[in-house]
Amino acid sequence: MPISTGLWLRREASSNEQRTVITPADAAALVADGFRVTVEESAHRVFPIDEYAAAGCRIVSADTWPDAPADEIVVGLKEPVPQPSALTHRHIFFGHAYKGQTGAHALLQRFEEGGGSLYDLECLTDENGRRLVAFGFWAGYAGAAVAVLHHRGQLSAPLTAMSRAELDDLLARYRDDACALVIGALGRSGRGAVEALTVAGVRTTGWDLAETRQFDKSALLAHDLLVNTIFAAEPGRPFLTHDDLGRDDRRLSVVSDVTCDVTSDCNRLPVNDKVTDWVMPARRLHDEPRLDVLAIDNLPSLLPRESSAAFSMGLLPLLRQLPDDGSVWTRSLDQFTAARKLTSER
Ligand SMILES: NC(=O)c1ccc[n+]([C@@H]2O[C@H](COP(=O)([O-])OP(=O)(O)OC[C@H]3O[C@@H](n4cnc5c(N)ncnc54)[C@H](O)[C@@H]3O)[C@@H](O)[C@H]2O)c1
Repeated sequence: MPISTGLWLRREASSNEQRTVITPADAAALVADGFRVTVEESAHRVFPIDEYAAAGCRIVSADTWPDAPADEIVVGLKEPVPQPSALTHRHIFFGHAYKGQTGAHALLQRFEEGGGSLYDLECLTDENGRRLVAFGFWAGYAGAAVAVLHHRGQLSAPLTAMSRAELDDLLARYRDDACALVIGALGRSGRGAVEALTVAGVRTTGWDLAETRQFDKSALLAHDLLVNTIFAAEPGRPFLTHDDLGRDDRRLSVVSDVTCDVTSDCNRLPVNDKVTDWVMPARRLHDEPRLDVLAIDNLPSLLPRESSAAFSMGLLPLLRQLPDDGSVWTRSLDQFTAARKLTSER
């Protein structure tokens, strides 16, 4: 039994972030397994602190993780608050620091300064490199839902976080004869998108690699809604081009780009190069015929309870393998070590 492993679930730095990566139910399972689980108070986490206390977790004040015992593993969703700058512990969170992203160097410097290490959640993969835990399903669900609501003129901005029941209620309130195309339909986000469209009563076609290999642009343009949920590792043929915007045979009027590769070479929707947000979820790309795009890059936050529960459920069996057993956590740590080496050589 891993009695010596301590997990310290910290408060998220952003007050807009209600999600967490360990739910009270999964914390209880870890406690039952013999883990020490410490949880920081948080004014905005979707799960009340009392539920963690009832699960057998030790409750501490927000942002006290810098004082945690040196062998605690500090767990969060995104980068910790900026102070203290030096990160001394082993941390688990999404660092977004290995592909030259904005802020990547600064984050790696924090580890360099403190001698700590990062088990990046994005790098928890099986031996074939397949990601083991991700927020995709609820990203697709929310991305398709906002597209439907926008198409029906029922989307209120600014968007607010809600429960699935509340969102489903909005989706079920109104029916029309719209049809939708989901590209990437076999993936996590794609499956979520198809499910939301089903709840909304929207006729849906699903395309994945087989269908886009024999790409039929006219078929794509004959749908009212397009939900892009592909994972693109390399550039490829665009699904929509600027020439398509002015076509008067285009039925397509709303695009929800869940993939959101808007500034990357891999962007298959080069008609759009900007994300949208909760304040202005949709952006007009063309007037006659109308085409609006939604490209929200934090979709799972719209459904914080469901997305946290799904993520935590996926993470639980991996946390149970801690302390590092030489597989999934080691693979993640190897990527950190390689990235840090590059930083220190610069
Ligand atoms: N906007 C957000 O808030 C948000 C949140 C989570 C994930 N995402 C993004 O959503 C994307 C999908 O994530 P996922 O977890 O669903 O990935 P995934 O790997 O589970 O699924 C991707 C699917 O796309 C398909 N695909 C890849 N290239 C294709 C092509 N050219 N044509 C047709 N299908 C293709 C794959 O076969 C697969 O079925 C990622 O880019 C991810 O970063 C966005």
